[in-house]
Amino acid sequence: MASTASISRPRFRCFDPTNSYTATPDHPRYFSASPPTSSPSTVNDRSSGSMAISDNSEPKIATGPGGYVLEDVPHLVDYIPDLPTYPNPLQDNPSYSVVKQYFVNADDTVAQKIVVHKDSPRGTHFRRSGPRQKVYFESNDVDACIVTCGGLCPGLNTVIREIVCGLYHMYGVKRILGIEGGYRGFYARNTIPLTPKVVNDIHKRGGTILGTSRGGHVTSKIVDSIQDRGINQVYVIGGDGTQKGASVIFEEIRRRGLKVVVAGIPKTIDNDIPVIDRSFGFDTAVEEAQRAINAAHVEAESVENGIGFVKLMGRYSGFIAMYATLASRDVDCCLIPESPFYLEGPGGLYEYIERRLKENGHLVIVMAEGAGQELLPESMNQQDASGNKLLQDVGLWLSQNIRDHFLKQRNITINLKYIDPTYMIRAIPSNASDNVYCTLLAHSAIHGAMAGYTGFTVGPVNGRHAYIPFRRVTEKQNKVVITDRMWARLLSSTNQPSFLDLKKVEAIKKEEKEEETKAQLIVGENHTEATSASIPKK
Ligand SMILES: Nc1ncnc2c1ncn2[C@@H]1O[C@H](COP(=O)(O)OP(=O)(O)O)[C@@H](O)[C@H]1O
Ligand SMILES: O=P(O)(O)OC[C@H]1O[C@](O)(COP(=O)(O)O)[C@@H](O)[C@@H]1O
Ligand SMILES: [Mg+2]
Repeated sequence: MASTASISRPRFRCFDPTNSYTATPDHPRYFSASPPTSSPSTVNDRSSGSMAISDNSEPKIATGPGGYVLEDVPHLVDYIPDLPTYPNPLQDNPSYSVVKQYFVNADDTVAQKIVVHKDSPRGTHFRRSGPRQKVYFESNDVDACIVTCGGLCPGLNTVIREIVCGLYHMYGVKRILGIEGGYRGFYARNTIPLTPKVVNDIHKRGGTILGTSRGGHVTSKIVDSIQDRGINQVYVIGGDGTQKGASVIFEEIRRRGLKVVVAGIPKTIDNDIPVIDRSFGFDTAVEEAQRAINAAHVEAESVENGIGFVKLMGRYSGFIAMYATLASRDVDCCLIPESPFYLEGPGGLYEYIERRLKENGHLVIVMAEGAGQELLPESMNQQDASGNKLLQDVGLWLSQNIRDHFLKQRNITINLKYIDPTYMIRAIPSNASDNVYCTLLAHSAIHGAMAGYTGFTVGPVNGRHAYIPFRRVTEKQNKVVITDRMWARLLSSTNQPSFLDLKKVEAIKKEEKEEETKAQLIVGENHTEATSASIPKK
């Protein structure tokens, strides 16, 4: 591994477009830049007077000394040069002006990996989120809109509330529209004017006051609607599918050269969005799942050979099941999509159930909805309107198979209670911790949008909020790593078999290693070597 000293010093500059004022009193709401040329994506260099035009979806990656990599997010000035800027109104806001250093330091970036070795490269970083000294929108010139897409998740209303109140109270933005019913609402539904009064109490309700949907993403119609309505800030709240949709909208906006920012707020109860620490609503879901697990445990221990079986959400990722299991301590077996299992024979699920019933008289099983899909006799091969694979109810199937196995093959009468609380968990309001988290997400998105950043998702990375390019949150899913310590903790807490032989574990580890190397190579290929020794400014 190369030490810092042995690395030849890369020259480094990543233009900070939010660093100096160029305010002009009157400017058109829309700047129509000429359609992007085919010049390669470059780093802005204001000192030399040249203005970069970034033409395409090339990642904005810059490198610095010691293996430092910044995966930056797009900015309006990447494709609309010479935009005027304004002092951030927050500097006169009584609530915020007393803060010692309210505006984030121009050099701040957030490290993706915080466990490092003394010789390891500094690795990937993202721009730290937060208010900038100058902004690219005048308050009375902002027309914002908010849309919620995909499945429900606790906290959606809180994020909506906090965007509206944040824009209103921090930046004096008064025109905010709610888009009804997800992406298709841009062209097929009415809009709802949102004010702090309208949203005042909504965080106490589950769901989304705007409504949501799957499918219905017609990019050109959405961007036409944005243009026709004079919207210049688009706040998109949704999961991986939604962020992919937001990315396409951003690209079309950039292609048309519009002064419109697109900010994503990641939503998914499954916690399957990569890079960020966790998604909002996840904490609430884990907490609510405790009630179902508790009920399953009470039912199971009250009868002879009682089995409490709880199905939880988690289409591709078993985070809710894993954390709910770890938190509860009443669970004997947790089944997730990432960890294949089998039913019959030595080391199989049936054998384990029988052993636990003999030892303890009862047991509790928690299963993520995406687990064991491969065991089902035939797959549905159907998709929802967004293209997500529709799952069969594996919980129902497995509980029936467990009953049949013990009755018919083992001649043991079991008493199994199947509990499916999935939609009940998803539909509740967010808990206190998620509420605070939602506020931070909303504020980060607002600060980024006002500062002219676009094409980004917000979220905490190792505890510090950052602006993350869409690409990074849509390229893969966050999954439970079954060779990590957390899954080992779970196995040790439930005492369940791992269902894996050593060969399989080695194969999984190899796959993970290859993926990591591939990711490093991609960063290597795309990086822009910059041109001075300064750290990027905000
Ligand atoms: N690859 C994609 N490109 C454009 N839009 C997409 C894409 N994938 C999903 N969408 C849109 O995003 C919205 C939400 O996606 P969905 O997968 O249902 O939920 P989530 O965002 O929670 O993952 C839908 O309107 C869907 O049409
Ligand atoms: O809302 P639907 O269409 O019934 O879909 C249910 C799915 O939505 C989820 O709750 C969340 O998925 P998204 O985050 O992709 O919306 C999954 O856990 C679940 O499989
Ligand atoms: Mg999704």
